[in-house]
Amino acid sequence: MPIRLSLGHIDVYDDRTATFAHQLGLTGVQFHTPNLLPGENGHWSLEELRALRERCDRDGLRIDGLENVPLAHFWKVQRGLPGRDEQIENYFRTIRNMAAVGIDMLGYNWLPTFVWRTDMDVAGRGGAKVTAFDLAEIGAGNALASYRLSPTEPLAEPISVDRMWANHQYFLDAVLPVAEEAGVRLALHPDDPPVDEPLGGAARIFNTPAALAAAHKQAKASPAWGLDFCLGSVSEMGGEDAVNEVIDTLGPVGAIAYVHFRDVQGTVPSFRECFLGEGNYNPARVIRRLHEVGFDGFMIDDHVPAVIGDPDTWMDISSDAYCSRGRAHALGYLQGVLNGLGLD
Ligand SMILES: O=C(O)[C@@H](O)[C@@H](O)[C@H](O)[C@H](O)CO
Repeated sequence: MPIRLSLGHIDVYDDRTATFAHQLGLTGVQFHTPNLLPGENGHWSLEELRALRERCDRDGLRIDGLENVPLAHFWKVQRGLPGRDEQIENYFRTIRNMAAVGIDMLGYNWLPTFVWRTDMDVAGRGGAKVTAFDLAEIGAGNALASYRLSPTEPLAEPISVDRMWANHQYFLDAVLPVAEEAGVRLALHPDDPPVDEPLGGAARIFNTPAALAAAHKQAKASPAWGLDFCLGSVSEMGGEDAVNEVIDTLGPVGAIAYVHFRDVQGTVPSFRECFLGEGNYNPARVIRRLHEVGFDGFMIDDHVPAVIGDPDTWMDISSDAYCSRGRAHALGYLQGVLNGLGLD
């Protein structure tokens, strides 16, 4: 199957979202801790997953994947706290229930204090609204602190680099056998931002291409593990060179599960999000390189700039804000590049 585009990072799915996908010529969707999966019992139930699958079937849309179980399902696992084994048992249930309804991709992140930005309202090209991060400004806290996936409780104690690695190994050793048996693939999202400094007390470990390769080693090359290849987060590490290093390292071994296609201008410690084509890497060169290493999965839009008339960037999770001009631009840009490369 050739590289395909999917409408991604969907928080709120409704008729508007489904219509937006069809009007953009997309046949697949990817969800991001979606409204239709509340997961009230510590895992995603068979009933709610089946209802989501049946809703998308009715809408004529394929579910390419889910990303990020609710934080309430996962925070003890990330932090290595007592009670993580119960959460891991619930994660088994989520995996098995996903498999039962034919959903085979589950993205996850290893960010106990989630994604950080220092400004959610920066003027990008032509005054478009974008977000930014500057390490020098973290003293004011996370500008994303009120975002629904950001933790409300501060860490009880700092989490060191060694403990973050050990917690990840513990998680993989427990869940990969279950994921392999179920035929579900877990996909790690790189740290965003990929800084060396702890943010909110938690060390950041998946912050270089070498660290992502080390995660693959921790997974013992399991077919049930892959990289949620966020090009934006890797671009934040080191621009196109970092992107190419990840492609050349994990692509040939089939460890790139899917792609978040966004970009930034600048690299840590200071960057801002931007439109595709004006960032650190050349999207056409990156897609060609992904194809050349055999990547044949799906790619999603991710965060996008808010252009004139768009309600907001990714802080507003309504379908009205999600189905934006900025998102249509990103997807149309990628459709054009895929067509030009003869990959559509
Ligand atoms: O690049 C990013 O930070 C995004 O894709 C996140 O919004 C998303 O929640 C990721 O899964 C990180 O958790």
